[in-house]
Amino acid sequence: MTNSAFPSLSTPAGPIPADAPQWNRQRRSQMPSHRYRDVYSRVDVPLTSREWPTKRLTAAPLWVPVDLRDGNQALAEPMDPARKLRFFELLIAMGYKEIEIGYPSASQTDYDFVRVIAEGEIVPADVAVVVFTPARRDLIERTVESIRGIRNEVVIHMYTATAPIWREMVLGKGREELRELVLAGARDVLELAGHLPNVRFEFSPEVFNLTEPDYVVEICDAVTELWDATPQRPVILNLPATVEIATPNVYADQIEYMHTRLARRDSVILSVHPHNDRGTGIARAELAVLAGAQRVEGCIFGNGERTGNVDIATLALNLHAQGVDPMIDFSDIDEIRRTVEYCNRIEVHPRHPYVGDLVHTAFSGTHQDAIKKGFAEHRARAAAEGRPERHIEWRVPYLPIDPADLGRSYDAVIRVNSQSGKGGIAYLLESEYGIELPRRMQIDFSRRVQEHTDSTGVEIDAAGLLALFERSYPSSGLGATEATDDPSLPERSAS
Ligand SMILES: CC(=O)SCCNC(=O)CCNC(=O)[C@H](O)C(C)(C)COP(=O)(O)OP(=O)(O)OC[C@H]1O[C@@H](n2cnc3c(N)ncnc32)[C@H](O)[C@@H]1OP(=O)(O)O
Ligand SMILES: CC(C)C(=O)C(=O)O
Repeated sequence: MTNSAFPSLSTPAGPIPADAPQWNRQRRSQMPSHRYRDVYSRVDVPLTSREWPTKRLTAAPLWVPVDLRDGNQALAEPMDPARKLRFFELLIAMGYKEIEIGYPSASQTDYDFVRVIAEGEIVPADVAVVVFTPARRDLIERTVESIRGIRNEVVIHMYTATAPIWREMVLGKGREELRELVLAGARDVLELAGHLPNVRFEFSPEVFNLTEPDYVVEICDAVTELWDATPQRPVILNLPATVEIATPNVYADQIEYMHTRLARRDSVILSVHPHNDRGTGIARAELAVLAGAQRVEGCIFGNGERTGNVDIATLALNLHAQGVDPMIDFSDIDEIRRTVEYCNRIEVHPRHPYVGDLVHTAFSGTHQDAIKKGFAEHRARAAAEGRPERHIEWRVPYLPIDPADLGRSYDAVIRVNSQSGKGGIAYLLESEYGIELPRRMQIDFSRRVQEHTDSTGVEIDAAGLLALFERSYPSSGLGATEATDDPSLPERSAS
Protein backbone atom coordinates (compact mmCIF):
# COMPACT_ATOMS: atom_id res chain seq x y z
CA MET A 1 0.00 0.00 0.00
CA THR A 2 1.44 3.40 -0.91
CA ASN A 3 1.33 6.39 1.33
CA SER A 4 -0.09 9.35 -0.58
CA ALA A 5 2.08 12.00 1.09
CA PHE A 6 5.28 9.97 0.65
CA PRO A 7 4.71 7.92 -2.51
CA SER A 8 8.16 6.27 -2.44
CA LEU A 9 7.46 4.78 1.01
CA SER A 10 5.25 1.77 1.55
CA THR A 11 3.46 1.16 4.84
CA PRO A 12 4.98 -1.94 6.46
CA ALA A 13 2.79 -4.80 5.36
CA GLY A 14 4.45 -7.67 7.22
CA PRO A 15 3.07 -9.49 10.24
CA ILE A 16 3.35 -8.36 13.86
CA PRO A 17 6.16 -10.54 15.31
CA ALA A 18 4.74 -13.49 17.22
CA ASP A 19 6.64 -12.56 20.38
CA ALA A 20 5.63 -8.88 20.38
CA PRO A 21 3.85 -7.71 23.54
CA GLN A 22 0.19 -6.77 23.35
CA TRP A 23 0.92 -3.03 23.44
CA ASN A 24 3.36 -3.07 20.53
CA ARG A 25 1.61 -3.15 17.17
CA GLN A 26 4.66 -2.49 14.99
CA ARG A 27 4.73 -4.66 11.90
CA ARG A 28 7.73 -6.11 10.14
CA SER A 29 9.14 -3.53 7.74
CA GLN A 30 10.33 -3.95 4.17
CA MET A 31 13.93 -3.06 5.17
CA PRO A 32 16.43 -5.69 3.92
CA SER A 33 18.00 -6.12 7.37
CA HIS A 34 18.74 -9.77 6.65
CA ARG A 35 21.72 -8.54 4.58
CA TYR A 36 23.71 -7.67 7.73
CA ARG A 37 25.19 -9.83 10.45
CA ASP A 38 25.44 -8.95 14.10
CA VAL A 39 28.82 -8.34 15.69
CA TYR A 40 28.78 -11.60 17.64
CA SER A 41 28.81 -13.63 14.43
CA ARG A 42 31.57 -11.47 12.94
CA VAL A 43 34.11 -11.44 15.72
CA ASP A 44 34.69 -13.44 18.85
CA VAL A 45 34.17 -11.40 22.03
CA PRO A 46 35.52 -13.81 24.59
CA LEU A 47 35.25 -11.84 27.83
CA THR A 48 32.87 -13.59 30.22
CA SER A 49 33.34 -11.45 33.30
CA ARG A 50 34.19 -7.78 33.26
CA GLU A 51 35.42 -5.06 35.62
CA TRP A 52 34.59 -1.97 33.57
CA PRO A 53 30.91 -1.62 34.55
CA THR A 54 31.95 -1.03 38.17
CA LYS A 55 34.62 1.57 37.37
CA ARG A 56 34.25 5.35 37.39
CA LEU A 57 35.78 8.15 35.32
CA THR A 58 37.87 10.13 37.77
CA ALA A 59 40.66 11.62 35.62
CA ALA A 60 41.12 12.74 32.04
CA PRO A 61 42.95 10.35 29.73
CA LEU A 62 45.74 11.70 27.51
CA TRP A 63 43.89 13.41 24.65
CA VAL A 64 45.48 13.27 21.23
CA PRO A 65 43.84 15.36 18.53
CA VAL A 66 44.14 13.82 15.08
CA ASP A 67 42.42 16.66 13.21
CA LEU A 68 45.53 17.40 11.16
CA ARG A 69 45.70 13.79 9.88
CA ASP A 70 42.49 11.76 10.26
CA GLY A 71 40.28 14.84 10.19
CA ASN A 72 42.23 16.34 7.31
CA GLN A 73 42.03 13.19 5.16
CA ALA A 74 38.22 13.44 5.36
CA LEU A 75 37.96 16.98 4.00
CA ALA A 76 36.89 17.69 0.43
CA GLU A 77 39.54 20.38 0.47
CA PRO A 78 42.39 19.29 2.76
CA MET A 79 43.83 22.10 4.86
CA ASP A 80 46.33 24.39 3.15
CA PRO A 81 49.51 25.23 5.10
CA ALA A 82 48.00 28.38 6.63
CA ARG A 83 44.96 26.47 7.89
CA LYS A 84 47.09 23.64 9.26
CA LEU A 85 49.25 26.09 11.13
CA ARG A 86 46.25 27.94 12.54
CA PHE A 87 44.71 24.66 13.71
CA PHE A 88 48.00 23.56 15.24
CA GLU A 89 48.37 26.84 17.12
CA LEU A 90 44.84 26.45 18.46
CA LEU A 91 45.64 22.95 19.74
CA ILE A 92 48.72 24.27 21.51
CA ALA A 93 46.76 27.15 23.03
CA MET A 94 44.13 24.72 24.34
CA GLY A 95 46.81 22.73 26.15
CA TYR A 96 47.14 19.48 24.16
CA LYS A 97 50.45 17.78 24.87
CA GLU A 98 50.47 15.20 22.08
CA ILE A 99 49.26 16.16 18.61
CA GLU A 100 49.13 14.12 15.40
CA ILE A 101 50.44 16.58 12.82
CA GLY A 102 50.05 14.63 9.60
CA TYR A 103 50.71 11.80 7.21
CA PRO A 104 53.97 13.13 5.76
CA SER A 105 54.21 10.54 2.99
CA ALA A 106 50.68 11.31 1.76
CA SER A 107 51.33 14.62 0.04
CA GLN A 108 53.86 17.40 -0.34
CA THR A 109 51.62 19.65 1.77
CA ASP A 110 51.65 17.16 4.66
CA TYR A 111 55.40 16.69 4.34
CA ASP A 112 56.04 20.41 4.20
CA PHE A 113 53.93 21.01 7.28
CA VAL A 114 56.07 18.59 9.27
CA ARG A 115 59.10 20.50 8.04
CA VAL A 116 57.52 23.78 9.22
CA ILE A 117 57.22 22.18 12.66
CA ALA A 118 60.80 20.88 12.45
CA GLU A 119 62.33 24.15 11.36
CA GLY A 120 60.20 26.68 13.25
CA GLU A 121 60.16 27.50 16.93
CA ILE A 122 56.45 27.03 17.30
CA VAL A 123 56.16 23.86 19.38
CA PRO A 124 56.56 24.20 23.15
CA ALA A 125 59.16 21.83 24.54
CA ASP A 126 56.60 19.76 26.46
CA VAL A 127 54.51 18.92 23.39
CA ALA A 128 55.03 15.67 21.47
CA VAL A 129 54.15 15.44 17.78
CA VAL A 130 52.88 12.31 16.05
CA VAL A 131 53.48 11.40 12.40
CA PHE A 132 51.48 8.66 10.70
CA THR A 133 52.62 6.00 8.24
CA PRO A 134 51.51 2.69 6.75
CA ALA A 135 53.79 -0.33 7.10
CA ARG A 136 55.52 0.27 3.76
CA ARG A 137 59.25 0.81 3.69
CA ASP A 138 59.22 3.58 1.08
CA LEU A 139 56.62 5.50 3.05
CA ILE A 140 58.36 4.88 6.38
CA GLU A 141 61.58 6.26 4.87
CA ARG A 142 59.77 9.39 3.76
CA THR A 143 58.18 9.73 7.21
CA VAL A 144 61.51 9.45 9.03
CA GLU A 145 63.04 11.93 6.58
CA SER A 146 60.26 14.41 7.39
CA ILE A 147 61.05 14.51 11.13
CA ARG A 148 64.77 15.15 10.88
CA GLY A 149 65.91 17.93 13.19
CA ILE A 150 62.77 17.98 15.36
CA ARG A 151 63.89 18.47 18.95
CA ASN A 152 60.52 17.71 20.52
CA GLU A 153 59.43 14.22 21.34
CA VAL A 154 58.16 12.53 18.16
CA VAL A 155 55.87 9.52 17.92
CA ILE A 156 56.06 7.49 14.72
CA HIS A 157 52.63 5.93 14.32
CA MET A 158 52.53 2.90 12.05
CA TYR A 159 49.28 1.17 11.10
CA THR A 160 48.09 -1.89 9.22
CA ALA A 161 44.60 -3.33 8.98
CA THR A 162 44.32 -6.66 10.76
CA ALA A 163 40.65 -7.67 10.45
CA PRO A 164 39.86 -10.68 8.22
CA ILE A 165 37.98 -8.84 5.44
CA TRP A 166 40.76 -6.24 5.16
CA ARG A 167 43.45 -8.94 5.30
CA GLU A 168 41.84 -10.98 2.59
CA MET A 169 40.13 -8.41 0.39
CA VAL A 170 42.41 -5.38 0.66
CA LEU A 171 45.88 -6.63 1.50
CA GLY A 172 45.57 -10.16 0.04
CA LYS A 173 47.31 -11.80 3.00
CA GLY A 174 46.67 -14.67 5.40
CA ARG A 175 47.21 -14.32 9.14
CA GLU A 176 50.87 -15.31 9.00
CA GLU A 177 51.70 -13.16 5.98
CA LEU A 178 50.01 -10.15 7.54
CA ARG A 179 51.92 -10.71 10.77
CA GLU A 180 55.10 -10.69 8.71
CA LEU A 181 54.07 -7.46 6.92
CA VAL A 182 53.48 -5.72 10.27
CA LEU A 183 56.76 -6.95 11.72
CA ALA A 184 58.67 -5.97 8.60
CA GLY A 185 57.24 -2.46 8.94
CA ALA A 186 58.07 -2.38 12.64
CA ARG A 187 61.64 -3.49 11.84
CA ASP A 188 61.95 -0.73 9.24
CA VAL A 189 60.75 1.85 11.75
CA LEU A 190 63.24 0.59 14.31
CA GLU A 191 66.12 0.49 11.82
CA LEU A 192 65.46 3.99 10.51
CA ALA A 193 64.46 5.81 13.72
CA GLY A 194 65.26 3.57 16.70
CA HIS A 195 68.53 5.39 17.35
CA LEU A 196 66.82 8.79 17.68
CA PRO A 197 66.49 9.42 21.43
CA ASN A 198 63.44 11.68 21.11
CA VAL A 199 61.45 9.18 19.04
CA ARG A 200 58.85 6.75 20.40
CA PHE A 201 56.59 4.36 18.51
CA GLU A 202 52.89 3.71 18.11
CA PHE A 203 51.17 0.82 16.38
CA SER A 204 47.52 0.63 15.30
CA PRO A 205 45.94 -2.63 14.22
CA GLU A 206 43.40 -0.88 12.02
CA VAL A 207 39.86 -2.28 12.37
CA PHE A 208 40.88 -3.73 15.74
CA ASN A 209 37.21 -4.09 16.61
CA LEU A 210 36.67 -6.73 13.90
CA THR A 211 39.94 -8.57 14.44
CA GLU A 212 40.19 -11.95 16.19
CA PRO A 213 41.20 -11.13 19.82
CA ASP A 214 43.89 -13.81 20.11
CA TYR A 215 45.42 -12.68 16.83
CA VAL A 216 45.49 -9.02 17.76
CA VAL A 217 47.14 -9.80 21.12
CA GLU A 218 49.72 -11.91 19.28
CA ILE A 219 50.53 -9.12 16.80
CA CYS A 220 50.62 -6.38 19.42
CA ASP A 221 52.88 -8.42 21.71
CA ALA A 222 55.21 -9.17 18.81
CA VAL A 223 55.43 -5.45 18.01
CA THR A 224 56.10 -4.37 21.60
CA GLU A 225 58.77 -7.03 21.87
CA LEU A 226 60.42 -5.98 18.63
CA TRP A 227 60.35 -2.33 19.65
CA ASP A 228 61.50 -3.34 23.15
CA ALA A 229 58.83 -1.39 25.01
CA THR A 230 59.96 -0.30 28.47
CA PRO A 231 58.44 2.00 31.08
CA GLN A 232 61.07 4.57 30.06
CA ARG A 233 60.28 4.23 26.35
CA PRO A 234 56.69 2.92 26.29
CA VAL A 235 55.00 1.86 23.08
CA ILE A 236 51.53 3.17 22.29
CA LEU A 237 49.12 0.46 21.21
CA ASN A 238 46.17 2.19 19.63
CA LEU A 239 43.09 0.02 19.16
CA PRO A 240 40.73 1.66 16.67
CA ALA A 241 37.05 1.13 16.14
CA THR A 242 37.80 2.14 12.56
CA VAL A 243 34.17 1.59 11.58
CA GLU A 244 31.69 1.26 14.45
CA ILE A 245 29.96 -2.08 14.26
CA ALA A 246 28.51 -2.81 17.70
CA THR A 247 27.10 -1.35 20.86
CA PRO A 248 29.77 0.40 22.96
CA ASN A 249 29.74 -2.28 25.67
CA VAL A 250 31.21 -4.72 23.14
CA TYR A 251 34.12 -2.37 22.50
CA ALA A 252 34.62 -1.98 26.26
CA ASP A 253 34.82 -5.77 26.53
CA GLN A 254 37.35 -5.84 23.70
CA ILE A 255 39.48 -3.16 25.36
CA GLU A 256 39.36 -4.86 28.76
CA TYR A 257 40.35 -8.11 27.09
CA MET A 258 43.46 -6.41 25.69
CA HIS A 259 44.16 -4.45 28.88
CA THR A 260 44.28 -7.64 30.91
CA ARG A 261 46.19 -9.80 28.42
CA LEU A 262 48.82 -7.67 26.72
CA ALA A 263 52.41 -8.43 27.59
CA ARG A 264 54.64 -5.65 29.00
CA ARG A 265 51.50 -3.87 30.16
CA ASP A 266 53.47 -1.33 32.22
CA SER A 267 55.42 -0.44 29.10
CA VAL A 268 52.35 -0.01 26.92
CA ILE A 269 50.16 3.07 26.69
CA LEU A 270 46.76 1.67 25.77
CA SER A 271 45.03 4.02 23.38
CA VAL A 272 41.65 4.06 21.62
CA HIS A 273 40.51 5.66 18.41
CA PRO A 274 36.73 5.44 18.01
CA HIS A 275 34.76 6.53 14.97
CA ASN A 276 31.10 7.41 15.10
CA ASP A 277 29.27 5.36 12.46
CA ARG A 278 26.56 4.30 14.89
CA GLY A 279 26.53 7.66 16.64
CA THR A 280 28.06 6.07 19.74
CA GLY A 281 31.68 7.20 19.46
CA ILE A 282 31.44 9.14 22.72
CA ALA A 283 29.99 6.23 24.67
CA ARG A 284 32.57 3.92 23.09
CA ALA A 285 35.47 6.12 24.24
CA GLU A 286 34.06 6.61 27.74
CA LEU A 287 33.47 2.90 28.29
CA ALA A 288 36.89 2.12 26.80
CA VAL A 289 38.52 4.37 29.40
CA LEU A 290 36.59 2.52 32.11
CA ALA A 291 37.96 -0.68 30.56
CA GLY A 292 41.61 0.40 30.81
CA ALA A 293 42.35 2.81 27.95
CA GLN A 294 44.78 5.59 28.96
CA ARG A 295 44.83 7.66 25.79
CA VAL A 296 42.10 8.79 23.39
CA GLU A 297 42.55 9.90 19.79
CA GLY A 298 39.81 11.97 18.22
CA CYS A 299 38.92 15.25 16.53
CA ILE A 300 37.62 18.42 18.09
CA PHE A 301 33.87 18.57 17.42
CA GLY A 302 34.10 15.18 15.73
CA ASN A 303 35.25 15.85 12.18
CA GLY A 304 36.48 12.75 10.34
CA GLU A 305 35.60 10.24 7.72
CA ARG A 306 31.93 9.29 7.23
CA THR A 307 30.23 10.33 10.50
CA GLY A 308 33.53 11.40 11.98
CA ASN A 309 36.09 10.56 14.61
CA VAL A 310 35.07 10.65 18.23
CA ASP A 311 34.54 14.24 19.37
CA ILE A 312 37.20 14.95 21.98
CA ALA A 313 35.67 18.31 22.92
CA THR A 314 32.47 16.59 24.02
CA LEU A 315 34.45 13.90 25.83
CA ALA A 316 36.47 16.50 27.74
CA LEU A 317 33.45 18.62 28.61
CA ASN A 318 31.53 15.53 29.73
CA LEU A 319 34.27 15.14 32.34
CA HIS A 320 34.08 18.83 33.27
CA ALA A 321 30.32 18.44 33.80
CA GLN A 322 31.08 15.62 36.26
CA GLY A 323 33.50 17.73 38.28
CA VAL A 324 36.62 16.23 36.68
CA ASP A 325 39.27 18.59 35.25
CA PRO A 326 39.31 17.98 31.46
CA MET A 327 42.96 19.19 31.36
CA ILE A 328 42.14 21.18 28.22
CA ASP A 329 40.98 24.81 28.09
CA PHE A 330 37.51 25.43 26.63
CA SER A 331 37.00 28.81 28.28
CA ASP A 332 36.43 30.48 24.88
CA ILE A 333 34.56 27.78 23.02
CA ASP A 334 33.27 30.15 20.36
CA GLU A 335 36.79 31.15 19.35
CA ILE A 336 37.72 27.45 19.18
CA ARG A 337 34.69 26.78 17.05
CA ARG A 338 35.40 29.69 14.69
CA THR A 339 38.94 28.42 14.13
CA VAL A 340 37.85 24.82 13.60
CA GLU A 341 35.12 25.89 11.17
CA TYR A 342 37.57 28.06 9.26
CA CYS A 343 40.18 25.30 8.99
CA ASN A 344 37.80 22.46 8.17
CA ARG A 345 35.40 24.54 6.09
CA ILE A 346 32.57 22.62 7.78
CA GLU A 347 30.01 24.25 10.06
CA VAL A 348 29.27 22.96 13.54
CA HIS A 349 25.64 21.86 13.96
CA PRO A 350 23.46 24.16 16.15
CA ARG A 351 22.65 21.16 18.37
CA HIS A 352 26.24 19.96 18.71
CA PRO A 353 26.94 19.19 22.40
CA TYR A 354 28.36 22.14 24.37
CA VAL A 355 29.27 24.28 21.33
CA GLY A 356 26.17 24.46 19.10
CA ASP A 357 24.34 27.77 18.89
CA LEU A 358 21.22 26.32 20.50
CA VAL A 359 22.61 24.10 23.23
CA HIS A 360 22.17 26.62 26.02
CA THR A 361 18.78 27.83 24.83
CA ALA A 362 15.28 26.93 26.00
CA PHE A 363 12.22 27.82 23.90
CA SER A 364 9.77 25.76 25.91
CA GLY A 365 7.76 27.33 28.69
CA THR A 366 8.24 24.91 31.57
CA HIS A 367 11.98 24.69 30.93
CA GLN A 368 12.25 28.49 30.86
CA ASP A 369 10.31 28.69 34.11
CA ALA A 370 12.71 26.22 35.73
CA ILE A 371 15.80 28.04 34.39
CA LYS A 372 14.48 31.40 35.63
CA LYS A 373 13.90 29.93 39.11
CA GLY A 374 17.28 28.22 38.95
CA PHE A 375 19.07 31.49 38.18
CA ALA A 376 17.26 33.22 41.01
CA GLU A 377 18.25 30.45 43.43
CA HIS A 378 21.83 30.58 42.16
CA ARG A 379 22.10 34.33 42.76
CA ALA A 380 20.47 34.11 46.17
CA ARG A 381 22.75 31.25 47.27
CA ALA A 382 25.88 33.11 46.11
CA ALA A 383 24.78 36.17 48.08
CA ALA A 384 23.96 34.06 51.14
CA GLU A 385 27.36 32.35 51.00
CA GLY A 386 29.15 35.60 50.23
CA ARG A 387 30.90 34.02 47.25
CA PRO A 388 31.01 34.94 43.56
CA GLU A 389 28.33 33.33 41.39
CA ARG A 390 31.05 31.79 39.20
CA HIS A 391 32.50 29.89 42.17
CA ILE A 392 29.52 28.17 43.72
CA GLU A 393 28.03 24.82 42.75
CA TRP A 394 25.99 24.88 39.54
CA ARG A 395 22.48 23.45 39.94
CA VAL A 396 20.38 25.32 37.37
CA PRO A 397 17.80 22.94 35.87
CA TYR A 398 18.10 22.08 32.16
CA LEU A 399 21.56 23.64 31.86
CA PRO A 400 24.07 20.83 32.46
CA ILE A 401 26.93 23.32 32.75
CA ASP A 402 27.18 27.08 33.26
CA PRO A 403 27.48 28.63 29.75
CA ALA A 404 29.88 31.16 31.32
CA ASP A 405 32.42 28.32 31.83
CA LEU A 406 32.70 28.25 28.03
CA GLY A 407 32.94 32.02 27.67
CA ARG A 408 29.28 32.37 26.74
CA SER A 409 26.81 34.94 28.06
CA TYR A 410 23.30 34.17 29.27
CA ASP A 411 21.80 36.19 26.40
CA ALA A 412 20.45 33.24 24.46
CA VAL A 413 19.46 31.04 27.39
CA ILE A 414 15.80 31.93 26.97
CA ARG A 415 14.19 32.64 23.61
CA VAL A 416 10.47 33.12 23.13
CA ASN A 417 8.12 31.57 20.59
CA SER A 418 4.70 29.90 20.69
CA GLN A 419 6.09 27.11 22.89
CA SER A 420 7.05 29.58 25.62
CA GLY A 421 5.29 30.57 28.82
CA LYS A 422 5.05 33.46 31.23
CA GLY A 423 8.27 32.58 33.07
CA GLY A 424 10.44 32.93 29.97
CA ILE A 425 8.72 36.12 28.81
CA ALA A 426 9.11 37.68 32.26
CA TYR A 427 12.76 36.60 32.35
CA LEU A 428 13.53 38.35 29.06
CA LEU A 429 11.82 41.59 30.03
CA GLU A 430 13.55 41.59 33.38
CA SER A 431 17.03 40.63 32.18
CA GLU A 432 16.98 42.94 29.14
CA TYR A 433 15.03 45.93 30.45
CA GLY A 434 14.86 45.53 34.21
CA ILE A 435 11.06 45.25 34.03
CA GLU A 436 9.60 43.08 36.77
CA LEU A 437 6.07 42.02 35.91
CA PRO A 438 3.64 41.18 38.71
CA ARG A 439 2.36 37.62 38.42
CA ARG A 440 -1.13 38.62 37.23
CA MET A 441 0.37 40.69 34.49
CA GLN A 442 2.78 37.91 33.50
CA ILE A 443 -0.24 35.70 32.93
CA ASP A 444 -2.10 38.30 30.93
CA PHE A 445 0.87 39.37 28.86
CA SER A 446 1.95 35.81 28.08
CA ARG A 447 -1.53 35.21 26.61
CA ARG A 448 -0.98 38.15 24.28
CA VAL A 449 2.49 36.93 23.37
CA GLN A 450 1.03 33.48 22.64
CA GLU A 451 -1.54 35.01 20.27
CA HIS A 452 1.20 36.94 18.54
CA THR A 453 3.68 34.08 18.17
CA ASP A 454 0.93 31.65 17.17
CA SER A 455 -0.20 33.97 14.40
CA THR A 456 3.29 34.84 13.14
CA GLY A 457 4.73 31.34 13.68
CA VAL A 458 8.12 32.83 14.50
CA GLU A 459 10.22 33.80 17.47
CA ILE A 460 9.86 37.16 19.21
CA ASP A 461 12.98 38.79 20.62
CA ALA A 462 13.27 41.05 23.68
CA ALA A 463 12.80 44.25 21.68
CA GLY A 464 9.72 42.75 20.05
CA LEU A 465 8.37 41.80 23.47
CA LEU A 466 8.89 45.32 24.76
CA ALA A 467 7.11 46.82 21.75
CA LEU A 468 4.22 44.37 22.17
CA PHE A 469 4.12 45.18 25.87
CA GLU A 470 3.90 48.92 25.22
CA ARG A 471 1.15 48.38 22.66
CA SER A 472 -0.72 46.09 25.06
CA TYR A 473 -0.50 48.31 28.14
CA PRO A 474 -0.09 51.90 26.95
CA SER A 475 -0.91 53.23 30.41
CA SER A 476 2.03 51.39 32.00
CA GLY A 477 4.26 54.27 31.03
CA LEU A 478 7.16 51.83 30.65
CA GLY A 479 9.49 51.36 27.79
CA ALA A 480 11.77 54.31 27.61
CA THR A 481 10.04 56.05 30.49
CA GLU A 482 9.59 55.72 34.25
CA ALA A 483 8.32 52.85 36.37
CA THR A 484 4.90 53.19 37.91
CA ASP A 485 3.86 52.74 41.49
CA ASP A 486 0.47 51.24 40.59
CA PRO A 487 0.80 47.70 42.10
CA SER A 488 -1.06 46.14 39.19
CA LEU A 489 1.49 47.53 36.79
CA PRO A 490 5.10 46.48 36.44
CA GLU A 491 8.11 47.98 38.11
CA ARG A 492 11.45 48.76 36.54
CA SER A 493 14.18 47.53 38.83
CA ALA A 494 17.25 49.60 39.64
CA SER A 495 19.44 47.39 37.44
C1 LIG B 1 41.88 4.25 8.90
C2 LIG B 1 42.82 5.29 8.36
O1 LIG B 1 42.54 6.41 8.55
S1 LIG B 1 44.14 4.78 7.52
C3 LIG B 1 44.79 6.23 6.77
C4 LIG B 1 44.14 6.51 5.46
N1 LIG B 1 44.64 7.78 4.95
C5 LIG B 1 45.03 7.95 3.70
O2 LIG B 1 44.97 7.03 2.89
C6 LIG B 1 45.45 9.33 3.30
C7 LIG B 1 46.83 9.36 2.67
N2 LIG B 1 47.05 8.33 1.67
C8 LIG B 1 47.70 8.56 0.52
O3 LIG B 1 48.03 9.69 0.20
C9 LIG B 1 47.99 7.39 -0.37
O4 LIG B 1 47.05 6.35 -0.11
C10 LIG B 1 49.46 6.88 -0.14
C11 LIG B 1 50.41 7.95 -0.64
C12 LIG B 1 49.74 6.61 1.29
C13 LIG B 1 49.68 5.58 -0.91
O5 LIG B 1 49.30 5.79 -2.23
P1 LIG B 1 49.45 4.63 -3.33
O6 LIG B 1 50.84 4.13 -3.31
O7 LIG B 1 48.92 5.22 -4.58
O8 LIG B 1 48.54 3.43 -2.83
P2 LIG B 1 46.98 3.36 -2.56
O9 LIG B 1 46.47 4.66 -2.04
O10 LIG B 1 46.25 2.82 -3.75
O11 LIG B 1 47.01 2.34 -1.35
C14 LIG B 1 46.71 0.99 -1.48
C15 LIG B 1 47.94 0.11 -1.36
O12 LIG B 1 48.52 0.21 -0.07
C16 LIG B 1 48.43 -1.07 0.62
N3 LIG B 1 48.18 -0.75 2.01
C17 LIG B 1 47.07 -0.22 2.55
N4 LIG B 1 47.25 -0.03 3.86
C18 LIG B 1 48.49 -0.44 4.15
C19 LIG B 1 49.23 -0.48 5.34
N5 LIG B 1 48.71 -0.02 6.47
N6 LIG B 1 50.48 -0.96 5.31
C20 LIG B 1 51.00 -1.41 4.15
N7 LIG B 1 50.33 -1.36 3.00
C21 LIG B 1 49.10 -0.89 2.99
C22 LIG B 1 47.28 -1.76 -0.10
O13 LIG B 1 47.35 -3.16 0.05
C23 LIG B 1 47.50 -1.33 -1.52
O14 LIG B 1 48.57 -2.08 -2.06
P3 LIG B 1 48.51 -2.62 -3.60
O15 LIG B 1 48.55 -1.40 -4.44
O16 LIG B 1 49.74 -3.45 -3.67
O17 LIG B 1 47.25 -3.39 -3.73
C1 LIG C 1 44.67 3.55 11.71
C2 LIG C 1 43.90 4.23 12.75
C3 LIG C 1 44.65 5.03 13.71
C4 LIG C 1 42.76 4.98 12.17
O1 LIG C 1 42.86 6.10 11.76
C5 LIG C 1 41.50 4.27 12.14
O2 LIG C 1 41.47 3.05 12.29
O3 LIG C 1 40.46 4.93 11.95
